Amino acid sequence: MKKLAKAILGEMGKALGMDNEEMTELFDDGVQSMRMNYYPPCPEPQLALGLCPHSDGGGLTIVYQLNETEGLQIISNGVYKSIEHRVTVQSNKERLSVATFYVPNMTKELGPTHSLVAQHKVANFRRVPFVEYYKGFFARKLEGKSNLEFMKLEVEVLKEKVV
Ligand SMILES: O=C(O)CCC(=O)C(=O)O
Ligand SMILES: [Fe+2]
Repeated sequence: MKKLAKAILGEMGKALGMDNEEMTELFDDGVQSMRMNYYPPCPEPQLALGLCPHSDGGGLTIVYQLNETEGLQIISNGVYKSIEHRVTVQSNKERLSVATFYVPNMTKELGPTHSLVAQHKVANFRRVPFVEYYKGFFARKLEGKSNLEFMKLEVEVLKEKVV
């Protein structure tokens, strides 16, 4: 799985037009973690949620499908968008899922990559040590995209208001 994640991230970096090794360097000695989710059947599913709305904090999450994550939105200077998602429950069936998260090397910084800032002529997100970013991510629990909002710089906020 780790090999697959690195290959996918490498291709995403190429598609973004990032410099050759920028993406792979970030994820060398990165962190791989896993969450096993169990959602029991619920007699009144319309009143409950399996997992509240959130977007994942790392670089790439592989569940049964691929989704984009906050880390990658920042690294790509806003080109890739982090998907906010939630899980509902069903009245007659349980659900079990395994989410695997790929997170960059914790000794590095999180911010838009230099080659993309040069291309876009603007940095849309702050640059902070990964450790600080993760402290903020977990302190805010799963609250939509609140941590990403904190990372956004004024230009990106204005752009979203215009769209
Ligand atoms: O259970 C799922 O399908 C998704 C789980 C999820 O979003 C997560 O663990 O971050
Ligand atoms: Fe998630």
